[in-house]
Amino acid sequence: MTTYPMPSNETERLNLLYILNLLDTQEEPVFDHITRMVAKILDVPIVLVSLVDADRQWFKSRVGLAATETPRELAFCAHTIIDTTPLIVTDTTLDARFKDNPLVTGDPHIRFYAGVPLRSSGGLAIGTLCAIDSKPRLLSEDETNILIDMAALLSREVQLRESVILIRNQMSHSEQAIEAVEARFRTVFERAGVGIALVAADGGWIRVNDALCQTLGYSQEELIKLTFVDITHPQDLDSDFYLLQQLIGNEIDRYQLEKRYINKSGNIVWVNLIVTKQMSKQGELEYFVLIIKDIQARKEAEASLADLRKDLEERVETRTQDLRLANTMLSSSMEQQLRSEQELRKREAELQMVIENANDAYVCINHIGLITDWNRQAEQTFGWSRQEAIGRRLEDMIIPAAMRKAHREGMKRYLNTGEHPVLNQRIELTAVRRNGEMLPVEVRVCALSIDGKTIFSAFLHDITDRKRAEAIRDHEALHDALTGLPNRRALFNLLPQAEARAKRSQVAMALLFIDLDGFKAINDSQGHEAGDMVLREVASRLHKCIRQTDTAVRLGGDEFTVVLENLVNDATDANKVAKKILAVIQRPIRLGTMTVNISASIGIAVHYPNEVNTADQLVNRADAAMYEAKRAGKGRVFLQ
Ligand SMILES: Nc1nc2c(ncn2[C@@H]2O[C@H](COP(=O)(O)OP(=O)(O)OP(=O)(O)O)[C@@H](O)[C@H]2O)c(=O)[nH]1
Repeated sequence: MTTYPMPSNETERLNLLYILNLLDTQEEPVFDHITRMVAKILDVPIVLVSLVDADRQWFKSRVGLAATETPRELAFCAHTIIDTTPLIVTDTTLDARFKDNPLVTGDPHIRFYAGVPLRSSGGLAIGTLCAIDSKPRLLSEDETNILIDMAALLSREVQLRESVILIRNQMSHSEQAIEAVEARFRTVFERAGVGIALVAADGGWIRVNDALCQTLGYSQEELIKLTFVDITHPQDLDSDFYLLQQLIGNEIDRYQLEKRYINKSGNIVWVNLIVTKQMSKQGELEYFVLIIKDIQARKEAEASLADLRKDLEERVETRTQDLRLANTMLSSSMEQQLRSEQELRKREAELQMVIENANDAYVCINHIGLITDWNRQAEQTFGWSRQEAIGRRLEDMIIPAAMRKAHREGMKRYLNTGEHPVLNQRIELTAVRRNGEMLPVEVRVCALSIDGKTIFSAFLHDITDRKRAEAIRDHEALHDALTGLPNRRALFNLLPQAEARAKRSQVAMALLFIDLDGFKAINDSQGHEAGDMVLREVASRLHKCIRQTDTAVRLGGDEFTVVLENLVNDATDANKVAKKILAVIQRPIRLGTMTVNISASIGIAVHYPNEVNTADQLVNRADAAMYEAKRAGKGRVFLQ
């Protein structure tokens, strides 16, 4: 099989061939005219315009050949389109490429071939103009040039068609682009969510979209018949016209305003209007482009918002007045509070001053017993400075060790039950100073609940002096100032107790009634002072000669009693003691440089365990016995 060379630009070449749309088309005079002329001028039987397709060569014009196409592998022209110069084969039988070609060996018995490529404006060889003869021949230079010129004419025809096709394609592209733009515009125009309208210079609607119709309630046909003036709210016309004039006068490129249209139902529709203008190439106004956005909902929302705001403002105003009133009241109450606080602070200061300068120690403790306040007097009373005391446990500071447990339990009980017997009372307790010295204190304790926490505040008064005075008073009340012996009152206190002891022990007791003999004479002769000394000496001797369980008492004047207890031998013992006392009294008494003698009359009243004697009865009985001793001559003992 004969092969043929493949052009390097085959794909491009074939594309162009197909675009030219020459294959399998009718005969055309422009091609046939050339082939006929070439046949005549070169005097060859066959002239062809061959178009080299992918697998064939097809003859657009042919002279002297019946076939319309041949396979490409048989085509001489398949070789011609490779070269830039014409292919001239003088004798095919001598050319190795073609001598076995069936078109050489068989019909039409090609012996001579001369072909020139037909080229596009871009230089692509789509086919050839070729002259063929069945006998070998030489082609002169003139003949070759004629063939080249004719091929050039055909090439120009091809290039012309190529240009036409190119232009047509471009036009087609432009039209498609325009259509696409138009389609896009239509889509935007028709499907836009906002109203779009083209308005003529005279105000009439040229074109309106559905969105605008929907906003205004008109159909397109109805709206087109109106002008924008017809549907604009009268109050908004002036501003619209004013801006429109500026736009027309090229003072502005576009304008925007919020205005009202009247819709088909006669209702107001608020819109946001943007107006631009479309100018012709000659600079004349063609039409206006309106973008109309329905803002009715927004306006209604704004209106209701404004109503809401107004309502809110009214409420705020009312509330403000209320608040102002409340504020005035608050201010006055704050002033009152301030005054109260100032008063309170003043009171606090006063209180602090009073506490600080109080004669009593002031001590405050919290719910866990730690000291929180400690005044100056507390410092003096207990010996701990305020700085040392604050924050320490009260029990470690002033409570004697023996009482600490009771103190803790008392606090605990109060915190659990709210009760404590010592609270809000004046009680006397023993406290301890820093130096360990005990002291009696009168305490007043209060419990307060502050912010849910209990505090205990206490005033403690050092009652050492008072206690001492009381002790003296008590002592004086029951003792004779001159002799220091218990007095009549003490005797009357003592006797029932002694009787009770006697009863309990079932051992008798006795009361000795002692009246000095001759005392008045000492008093009178030596003076009252000397009498006092005698009385003191007698008291001393009485005290010394009785047992600890016995009691010597001065009743008054020169009268004494002695209470004798535990008299195992009853009257015998009493008598014995009485005599002993008498003997002791009768001993000489030294008074400075001199000595005096004195005696006594003693009456005894024995009280037996099961007897019932009042103190008076017992004293009277002893007195009576003493009287008997006096009567019997003094200086003796009489047992009743
Ligand atoms: N010095 C002194 N004399 C007192 C005191 N109290 C009483 N007298 C006096 O004691 C005397 C008691 O009087 P009498 O009991 O009659 O004196 P008396 O000489 O002992 O007489 P008889 O009892 O009858 O023996 C009176 O003179 C009182 O004035 C006192 O406290 N001191």
